[in-house]
Amino acid sequence: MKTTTSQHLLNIEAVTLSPENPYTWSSGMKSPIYCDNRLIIAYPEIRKQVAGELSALIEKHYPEADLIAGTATAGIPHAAFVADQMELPMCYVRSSAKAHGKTNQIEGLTDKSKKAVVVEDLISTGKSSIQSVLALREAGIEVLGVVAIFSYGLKKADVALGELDISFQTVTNFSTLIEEAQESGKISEQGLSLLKEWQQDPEHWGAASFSK
Ligand SMILES: O=P(O)(O)OC[C@H]1O[C@H](OP(=O)(O)OP(=O)(O)O)[C@H](O)[C@@H]1O
Ligand SMILES: O=C(O)c1cc(=O)[nH]c(=O)[nH]1
Repeated sequence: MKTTTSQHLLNIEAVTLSPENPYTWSSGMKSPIYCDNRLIIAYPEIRKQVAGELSALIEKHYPEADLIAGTATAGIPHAAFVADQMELPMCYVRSSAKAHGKTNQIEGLTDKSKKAVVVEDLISTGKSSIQSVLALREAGIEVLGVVAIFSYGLKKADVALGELDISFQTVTNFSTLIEEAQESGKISEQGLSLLKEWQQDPEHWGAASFSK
């Protein structure tokens, strides 16, 4: 049976828990869990599988795509693997324009008539994906949607992306990860109950635990 992307993330310890010393996400949220998709690039077979799954999502949901746009920085290598597999042009989007050189925010863009799909490694609040989509739209590029390896399934992301009419698809997500962790025993019972508690109200989880 094929090892799923969530199983790979657990096996390579891309998913880690640190309830006592929570992670700070890029949004500033405090979280007991971190999913480090950057580790995938160290495993040629896994990165190929993940790129294949991202490519399949693009072919299924955004068949007209003719440009792959990676988000800086963690989305860039995965965008490159996808663009390579699909034999499509690629660009990448910085979180802000460069302060020197050509002062570009988007690198590698040669043709503004393209229809892009943004490749993101992970969606928490959706902020990074949104920034990339807006930068591309601002540059006159039509964006068909976003594909990401993993999403936490936070309501905040659904709302923020929905408000801007941004379609997105992910290879795997928090619920699948938890199911597979439960089956494989890769996360302890204690860890699983912590994550289920966290999932009830992720935005206030940190505040609640710090006020104890
Ligand atoms: O949905 P969001 O709330 O925006 O969070 C997800 C983003 O956060 C991480 O990037 P990070 O800012 O850590 O930078 P990096 O990609 O340069 O590692 C991750 O790679 C996503 O891009
Ligand atoms: O929101 C983030 O910054 C974030 C969360 C996570 O689990 N992994 C990651 O790379 N970034």
